[in-house]
Amino acid sequence: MKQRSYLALEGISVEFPTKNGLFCALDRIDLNIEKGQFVALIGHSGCGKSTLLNAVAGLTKPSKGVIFLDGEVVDRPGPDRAVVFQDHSLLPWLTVEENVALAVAKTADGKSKAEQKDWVMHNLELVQMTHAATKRPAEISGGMKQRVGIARAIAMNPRVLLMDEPFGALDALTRAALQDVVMELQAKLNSTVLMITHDVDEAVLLADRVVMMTNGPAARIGQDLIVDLPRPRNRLNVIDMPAYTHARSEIIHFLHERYRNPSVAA
Ligand SMILES: Nc1ncnc2c1ncn2[C@@H]1O[C@H](COP(=O)(O)OP(=O)(O)OP(=O)(O)O)[C@@H](O)[C@H]1O
Repeated sequence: MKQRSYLALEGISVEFPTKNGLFCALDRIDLNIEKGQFVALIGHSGCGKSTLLNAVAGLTKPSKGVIFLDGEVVDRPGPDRAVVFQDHSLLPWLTVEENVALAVAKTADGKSKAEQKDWVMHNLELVQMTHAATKRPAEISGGMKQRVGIARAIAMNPRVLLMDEPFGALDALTRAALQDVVMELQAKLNSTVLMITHDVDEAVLLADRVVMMTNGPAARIGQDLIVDLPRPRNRLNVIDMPAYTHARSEIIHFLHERYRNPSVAA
């Protein structure tokens, strides 16, 4: 019998009904991700990255194909797939601690109240946010909100962490700090991650594999690139490594030569 990967997308197509008939966003996508792997998904705007991530999250139902996670069919949202969105989506009336506690309560698994509180604080500590535990989202910066969003996601102990352009709205320095946080977390927790990004350097720095999508409609995987860089990675050390420049150049050629941005006139 075929051994399935930890996260396996088999022949995933997504069609949306529109007033002009069915719109095919994704066409028979096969993608296999191993446990502990960090995969970045890159492609031009509108190619179908979020549609693919939402299918794994169970938020969008594929028209064809099956998704398996740890041998189980994915057909609805669940706490085993935590999502971090670009917009942090914290509840504004709750404090930082309460926002994380809400997610922890949903996945408590018989933990006592005291154990749950310890777990919340432990996860806030992983993203260096314990100092702001009693603040509300409006009282902290965009980067801090994203840290809390990440803490909330990992506190659910998900099988896979899904990130949809998590740092897209942040300035370059805050973004770099958050990338370091994510790298440290992944080293500690050995998380399986699928992350959408538009940033070529971010993809190469963070990912074990960069999956490049063709332009839609009917997008497919155009190239699947292994990033052969040692871990732990430090942006200053990897930037001149041949594996870094090779991966970067492959992605740039893919995006700007093989599959140019369809919305930019030639
Ligand atoms: N509910 C829907 N109904 C109809 N079409 C949709 C729906 N959701 C997405 N689409 C279309 O599917 C295609 C893929 O959209 P998607 O949001 O997945 O792209 P994306 O690569 O994530 O884009 P971006 O990088 O801009 O976020 C687009 O053409 C979009 O207009």
